[in-house]
Amino acid sequence: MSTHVVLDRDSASFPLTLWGGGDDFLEQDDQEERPLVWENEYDFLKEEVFRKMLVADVGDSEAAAVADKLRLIDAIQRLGVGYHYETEIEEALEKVHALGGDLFVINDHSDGNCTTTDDLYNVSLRFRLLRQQGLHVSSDGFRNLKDSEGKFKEWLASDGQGLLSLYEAAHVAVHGEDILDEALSFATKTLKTILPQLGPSFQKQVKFALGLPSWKCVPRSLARNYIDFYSEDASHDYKLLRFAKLDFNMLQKLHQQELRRISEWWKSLKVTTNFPHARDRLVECYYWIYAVYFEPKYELARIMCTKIISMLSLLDDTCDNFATYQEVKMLTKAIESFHESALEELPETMKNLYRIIIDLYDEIEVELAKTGPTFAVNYAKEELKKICRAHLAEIQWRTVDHVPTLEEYKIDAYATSGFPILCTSAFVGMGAEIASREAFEWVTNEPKMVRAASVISRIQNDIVSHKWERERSHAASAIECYMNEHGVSEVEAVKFCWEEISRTWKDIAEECQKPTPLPVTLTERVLNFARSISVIYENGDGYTHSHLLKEHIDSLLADPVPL
Ligand SMILES: CC(C)=CCC/C(C)=C/COP(=O)(O)OP(=O)(O)O
Repeated sequence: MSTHVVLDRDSASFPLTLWGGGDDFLEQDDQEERPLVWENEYDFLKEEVFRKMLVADVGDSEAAAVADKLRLIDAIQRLGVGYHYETEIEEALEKVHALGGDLFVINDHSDGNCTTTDDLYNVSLRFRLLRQQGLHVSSDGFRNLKDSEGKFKEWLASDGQGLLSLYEAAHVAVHGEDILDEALSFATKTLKTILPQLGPSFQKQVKFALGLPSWKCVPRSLARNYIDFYSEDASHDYKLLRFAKLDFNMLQKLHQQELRRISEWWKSLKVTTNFPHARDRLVECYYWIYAVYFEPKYELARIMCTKIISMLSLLDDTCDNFATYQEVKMLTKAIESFHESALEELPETMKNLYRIIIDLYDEIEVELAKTGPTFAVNYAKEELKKICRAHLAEIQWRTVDHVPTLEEYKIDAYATSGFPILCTSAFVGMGAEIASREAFEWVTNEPKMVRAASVISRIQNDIVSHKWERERSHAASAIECYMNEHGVSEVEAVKFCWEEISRTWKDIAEECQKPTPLPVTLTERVLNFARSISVIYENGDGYTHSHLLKEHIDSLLADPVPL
């Protein structure tokens, strides 16, 4: 049986879905009860053990106690259970912040008196946890890592755990922190050099971090991997590990149920018959949105947003690979009206898509009306109009073979990346109490953070897919723009584009510093969209060539963590 769909029009031949449109999840038994024994153990660990440990006072000058608390918070966050203790973690980190940085300094071990290697680890951990929390913290202390000649001190290479902690911290840099840029390249290079000498478990952890640093990784992906690393660490806290595993598996059941509900909707669209030119990627779309919010309280938001992203994927493939300019123009006109009557005037090829769009936004409006105001849906519709206009403009460039400069391209990328509509859509189901009108005004008016996430998305997508897309008629990519503008080779352009991505991540880190433009619950969605790109496009275009993501998605959504 062929694994690709082949079409008549000038279109791509996309690999078929690996999931039977979510059928794999439909087949699973959703009647299974949560075993009572789990529930009792789980509640005990959650309330009696970890909440108490988090709120326990650390005293005001005990460096060891503070370091222990930071390690506990780090483990809780990385294991994916931090969402239970947001307030406690925030308060604990504020207390550590108030103590100032004096408790932690990087001692100079160059005299060979290296009795402890914890300093680098703790200083870097403190820096990262406070910075990730949006609390202001200076990176100046890292200058002590250099000798009088400006070189990183030699003893650092013998401290693998410290180097990994430094590497993770340096990823949360903001603009102007040269010391962190240098520390990052030093730590990356040194970790790669010492990799063969590391024990097997730590080696796996370092390899993972070199591909996906914690700050840039999807929270659930980080949690699933960290559960394995943590269990192999001889000094792990057995109860915390047990709690994290139970929590992961309980959430996984909830996620599977959601996916089954959305799969019913997807099946009703008859994608393979009605959109043979499009990618059939429901499970990958669900993963994308689960990367943005996994917490149980966002169930409705996840369902709505998954439906929107799946529809956008059909729209993208219809505009990029199938429809003529005239057809896209007619569809855009119909969407500008957002009225059922516009259906009649559309060509057959566009009718199915328009029907899905109208029904979907109606469904969302009805759903929102059950619990509150429905203004959010109007913002989401406006963003859909904008992306349709952007698709139309993109087809025009394609026909004239226009190659803009990279800066011009970055401006256009804002609309074509799909991130403005996705970030707006992510707010829709969160409820008016969290996502107010003010929040929608922010997200729909090109804020710096959404702009940065869009640039990261556009450029990383281009780096991994430009060759494949060039084989068919596709608009110029960031790589071609840079090559054309500077007369450089593809290798140089790709290198520059990766550097551009690192620089843009600093915009995101800056926007995450307090006071944030909106409550963190909302800005975190934008951050997570940027993180989703690091995973989906890590080793290629994992969305289009979804076999690249299959194992990863299986480990999160299909296979429970062995207890
Ligand atoms: C971010 C969004 C909207 C996700 C929905 C799915 C999608 C369109 C992915 C990017 O596809 P692509 O690689 O074909 O993108 P492009 O056509 O922009 O190159």
